[in-house]
Amino acid sequence: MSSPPDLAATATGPGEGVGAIGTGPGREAGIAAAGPGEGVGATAAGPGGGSAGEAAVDVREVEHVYGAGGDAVTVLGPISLTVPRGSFLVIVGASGCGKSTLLRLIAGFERPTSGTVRTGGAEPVPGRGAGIVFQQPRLFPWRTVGGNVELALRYAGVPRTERARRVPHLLERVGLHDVADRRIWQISGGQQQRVAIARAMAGDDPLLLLDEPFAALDALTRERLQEDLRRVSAETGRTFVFVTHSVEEAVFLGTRVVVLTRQPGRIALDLDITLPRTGPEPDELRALPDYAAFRTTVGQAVRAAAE
Ligand SMILES: Nc1ncnc2c1ncn2[C@@H]1O[C@H](COP(=O)(O)OP(=O)(O)OP(=O)(O)O)[C@@H](O)[C@H]1O
Repeated sequence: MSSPPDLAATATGPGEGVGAIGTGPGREAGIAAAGPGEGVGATAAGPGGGSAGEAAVDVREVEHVYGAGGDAVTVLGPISLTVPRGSFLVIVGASGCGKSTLLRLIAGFERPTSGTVRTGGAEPVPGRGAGIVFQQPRLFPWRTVGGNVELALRYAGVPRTERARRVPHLLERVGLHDVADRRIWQISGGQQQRVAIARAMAGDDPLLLLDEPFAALDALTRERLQEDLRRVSAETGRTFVFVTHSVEEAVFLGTRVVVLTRQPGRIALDLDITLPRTGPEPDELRALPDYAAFRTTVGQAVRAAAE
């Protein structure tokens, strides 16, 4: 049985960070976990992944300032956070608290004003070692669904014959095998986001960074993608860092939830979500008393942190 949420919670002061998918009967095909040697589900470190002993992500005493001189605003930190491999970390907080900034620092798109960020033991390099999914899927509209996934494999250095083998597998896993030949503009928003997830998982990147990937989707599609992503993450062993506004989404997906305070974003709550990763069906999971308790704990922290 999982620990009661009040025992699992670790509130931290400023700068004190602590340290699939098969589908069931009658459901639409979802995101599926990778089989061996299929390029998805790698646990070994890829480029930028570092040695096996290194944390997937290590954020040390990071502060980030936008602007200069009189216009300088500290939007984040000080913040410290160590993310072990295989974790599913969800970062939650009010709009503008610095969630996306933290994710961009981890992706290497920005350098921290002070402090250090390491992924797999090394300074992050954009486009290397981490797959990234944004709120709006960034796809090539003139290419087909399959063509988009194939291109991600090509960027990852996968040879042509191997790409041809892997694309159908990847599409099958995200439930898109029947629309492989359609152009991006011929599929729905939810399907486009599935393509983006397939692209992010196409390489062997040990780290996946997702910035509110389901925010623009309708409630039903969002729930379905959450369920699929949860199963994938439980089976791949990769590390996920996921940004959201949604308390429900955070508790459902995360093995750990970090709540950030209002600007500058600091850690208000760092909570291990000790719910089972496999076993219960999504509805059974949501009905667990601990699930409701975690949701209450995180919800209260988000509201308090936003004040
Ligand atoms: N490139 C930039 N230059 C200046 N200010 C920026 C820049 N990017 C973000 N900011 C500011 O930094 C703060 C944090 O932004 P960030 O996007 O990280 O927050 P967030 O928590 O992800 O917000 P939301 O939930 O609304 O997406 C905000 O006040 C934002 O206006």
